[in-house]
Parts: sequence; structure tokens; C-alpha cells
Amino acid sequence: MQDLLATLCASLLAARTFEGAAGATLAPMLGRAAEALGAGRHAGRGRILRGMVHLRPGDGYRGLVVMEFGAAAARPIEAGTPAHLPSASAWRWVATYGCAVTIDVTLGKVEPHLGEGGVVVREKLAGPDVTFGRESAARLLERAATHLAVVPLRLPGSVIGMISLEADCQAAIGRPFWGPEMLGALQLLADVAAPHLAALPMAPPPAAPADELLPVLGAKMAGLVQMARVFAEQEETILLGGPTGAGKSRIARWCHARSRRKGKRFEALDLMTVPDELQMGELFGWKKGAFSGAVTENPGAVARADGGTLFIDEIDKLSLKAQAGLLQVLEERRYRALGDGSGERRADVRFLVGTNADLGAAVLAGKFREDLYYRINVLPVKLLPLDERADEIPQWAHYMLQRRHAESAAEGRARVAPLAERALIAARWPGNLRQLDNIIRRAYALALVEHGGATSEITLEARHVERALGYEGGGGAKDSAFASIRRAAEAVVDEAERREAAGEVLDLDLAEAFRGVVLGTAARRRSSKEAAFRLLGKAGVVQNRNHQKAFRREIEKVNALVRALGQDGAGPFDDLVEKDET
Ligand SMILES: Nc1ncnc2c1ncn2[C@@H]1O[C@H](COP(=O)(O)OP(=O)(O)OP(=O)(O)O)[C@@H](O)[C@H]1O
Repeated sequence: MQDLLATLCASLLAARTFEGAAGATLAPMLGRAAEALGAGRHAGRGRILRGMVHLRPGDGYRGLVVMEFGAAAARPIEAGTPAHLPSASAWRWVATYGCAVTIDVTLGKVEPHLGEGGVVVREKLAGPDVTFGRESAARLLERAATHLAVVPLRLPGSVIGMISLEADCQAAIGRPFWGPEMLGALQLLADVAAPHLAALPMAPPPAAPADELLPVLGAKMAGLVQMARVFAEQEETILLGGPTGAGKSRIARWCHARSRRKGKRFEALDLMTVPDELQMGELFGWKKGAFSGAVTENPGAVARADGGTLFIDEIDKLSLKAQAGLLQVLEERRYRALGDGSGERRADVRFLVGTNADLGAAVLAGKFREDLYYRINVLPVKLLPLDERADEIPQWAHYMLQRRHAESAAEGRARVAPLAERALIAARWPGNLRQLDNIIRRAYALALVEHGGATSEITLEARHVERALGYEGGGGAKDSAFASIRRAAEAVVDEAERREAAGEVLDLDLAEAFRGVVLGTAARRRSSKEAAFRLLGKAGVVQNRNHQKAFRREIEKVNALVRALGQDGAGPFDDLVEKDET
């Protein structure tokens, strides 16, 4: 074990990406598991198949890689292959108790393990149910996996993901397969790897093609969409998070179009528009006369989506009573319409749910059932606010303008002038894509008026955009640079105070990252590091050919700040750092 740990530490220190660190971690884990199998009572009757690292800090998946036993490297999961995803109950144990679980897939049995060395202390846990989701079981059996070991990825005070190993051993069905010592060793390796897995940036995913339902896809969203593509093909619930107007409903449609259920119904139910007392009826339907006012029959959203997909938006608005109903459908796939005495119906529906609320906090506040939370939080995808993917703004603007223009001039051409793009990038977008769409619509109307009516060719100029933004009551336009800097400083001081209360310190030296943030922003805007240095009065650095190194140094400080603030994801400017230097 000492040797394994030493090799792991060396490989982790050399790793430059999450994928690299994941491979470095899985290799010794798989090796250790194979060794234990060879020396144990099932020797010669089973095999270790593969391992997987799931990084899901906060409320969305961030990284997901698989490594086949004997392979040289870990690779991101791919659409079109049976994905190895965990069950809701496995994640629930791991996340709630920070403990390992083993799963006997064939019997659908999840066993939690706690304590150093993997001592089973199940009786100490007043815990969640231990049934394994049937979709997960089917998928694993399809890949010949009969036994699973899942260990948490732990950082002090939080669980940021898990590592799972799969094995095929028919002879061990119903019998212990992963011994406590084995689990202890896996946990130790995972504990060493966790900080590296959390901190390293993702390798840039291959450029994903945009399509009709997702016409724009920037660098920041590419990794997330790559995972969503795999999730879409599964039968389990996807939880779509992200701020209002970020595109959750559209992504839900996109997932449906990529699922096995494409071509069948896609139903959407927005709970914001349904009063509490009607939620059960809107979901499961009612018979005529089921309650006073039920003058006609309503099949309900679940029945309307039969064979297809039901997207329930604003799931946090679900009443406690309807939460119980939904949980039952998710677990048993059966439901009953209000006033229907003729028995239960089968629910052949894939559920997608959306929210812009913090469901974890709703659970803590007693407003959302914990068991339902874990049941729908199997495949969480969190969309980024538009301000965090500003690289997409020009393309979205162009797409939205063209779409608008095509309504009046089918063959017409519309363009967004470079200065108008600049004005859009410089604005703030609390309303995200929905707000951008409104601004484009307004700017387009202003441009048409200025032109004197319909035309086949039109250009949105900066003045149109600025006037359209002006109608937002000043909210859309950015305020003075110094006021913004002050606000950023206040956020850092707020964080320092929060840490002070927890007995921690946020070091002032981290504020040196500001230079890097300015430099990175300029480099992104100018699409060139040289141009950024020149813009900011540092032409000498470029003349001395020092700019790559100087840039990297500044970006490292930015990443240190980002990590210290506990934010997820790759550094904001990592993609601009020269590859051979990383
Ligand atoms: N993929 C897309 N293609 C075209 N337009 C989009 C897309 N995604 C978002 N938009 C634009 O943004 C608007 C808001 O998108 P959507 O309704 O999907 O957001 P949402 O996150 O579900 O919002 P809410 O949380 O308020 O329900 C859409 O009406 C559309 O104008």
C-alpha cells in the first residue's frame, strides 16, 4: 500500500488535467481490486471491469470519466455507449454519510460501510432506503457488472463526488465481494486524490456540433453539454438547474430529442402556473366529478407524456402532498388519477425536472422531501448564467436576430455590427438568454423604425443595442468601473467574514489575482495575449518574448483565488494558457 500511495502521489503531482488525475487514481485502485480478487475466495471466477470518477460538487456534475481495467488512460464518458452511472441510493449514502457502499447489482442490494478499514456499522445509520434503482441495475447488467464498490471523494466538510469500481463475478451474487480491507484501501487512495481531482481543470472537450435545438455552444458549456448528451440517453431523471432564463426548458427538449423516446410525446408542466391544490390533478389527472369543479375529465401530464418525456419545471414549487405522489411514481412507476376507482395506471415516462432554486437548502428547510431530492438528483446538470459564458453572446445575438428577421423577410440577411456585439458583451445579463432575446427583439424594432419599415437587409448597430438596454431601467448597463471593483471587493470581504466566523482566514495576498483577471479579460476580448499586454501598457513584456510565462503566472494567481473561494470548474482563463506550458 505504501508503494501504491507513493506512486499515486507522484502521478497526481504530475497530472495537469482532471482526466489525467482521474486516470492516475483509477489505475492503482483497479490494480488493488484485481489483486484482492486474485488472492480471495472468488479467485479465477470473476474479473474487475472498470472504474469511474464522478465529480459532482455543489449541484451539478462537473466531470465524469471511465477507465477500463488494463487501459492506459481514463476517458470522458461518450454518448452512444451504455453509461456507467450510479444509483440514486448509492449517491444518497455517499453524499449523506461520506461513507462507502457496495452494491450487489443482481439482487438490487446496497450495503453502506463506515469507519476506517470499511467496518460495517449499518445499524448506526438511521438512513435512507437501500434499494438499487432498476434503471441503474439494467444498465450495469448490460455491461456485465454484478458488483459495485462506491467510495466518496471527500474534502474537509464536503463530499464532492465519488469513485466507483465494477466487477463481474456471478459466483459472488448474494455473497460478500468487496472486503472491508479492500474498501479501506480504496477510500485511502480516494482521499489522497480528492483535492487534486477537485482543483485540476478539465481537458477541453472536442468541439461539439451545435444543432437546431442548441444552436450556440461556447467553450464553457461544451463539457457540460458533453455530459448532458450521455445523460439524455439514460432513462433516469435529469435535474436541470441554473438561473431563470438560462435555457433549462430548451435543454429539456434537447435531451428528449436525444433520448430513446425521441419521436414520442414531450410534455412540459410548469409548476409556477399551477396552484398547490391542483398539482396532484395536473400531474396524475382526474375523473369527471372527482371534486367539485371537475366538470370534465383530465388525463394529467403523466398520461399525456405516456411513452415519452415529462419535463416538470420549477420542481421546488411542488407541494408536500404532490411530492409524495411523484416519489411513488418515480419508485414504483404506478399512479392513480383522482377519483379513478378502476385501479392504478403504469407510468411509462421519463422525467426531467427543472429548478432555479437551491433544492439542497429547501431540504434543510423542511420544504422539500429528502428522499425525493435524492431520487431526482441522479443526473444533475447545472446551466451557467449567461454572464459566465460571455463568449456565446455574439453568436446568440446573431442567431436571435436572424430568427426574428426571418419572420418578416424569409430570405433576408441581418447582422450585428461589431460595436453592437461589444455593447452586448459589456452588459450584465441577470435575465440570461431570455433577457438577451428581449433586448435583441427591441433593438431590432428600433433598427426597423430607423430604417423606415420592413427591409430584406438590416444591421443592428451599437446605438440600437444601447437604446434597447437603456429601456431596462439602467439594470442592463454596467456601472462605473470603480463601482464594480468596489462591489467585487465587498464580495471578497463578505467571504472573509464568513470564514472568520468558521475560524478560517482568507489571505489578502489572494487579491493580487486582480491583475490576472484584468489581463485574462483583455486577452479574451482581444483574442490575443500579446494584444492584451499591449493594451494594458506592458508592450515591453511582449518585446522581451516573456508574455506567455508572465500570462501564465498571472493566471495561476487567478486560479488560486478561484480555488480559495471554493468555486467549481476549470479556471476562468485556463483555455488561454499555452498548452505546452500547462
Ligand atoms: N437552445 C435555445 N435555442 C433558442 N433560444 C433559446 C435557447 N435556450 C434559451 N433560449 C432563449 O431563452 C429563453 C428562455 O429559455 P428557457 O425558457 O429554456 O429558460 P429557463 O431556464 O427554462 O427559464 P425559467 O427558469 O424562467 O423557466 C427562450 O424563450 C429563448 O428565447
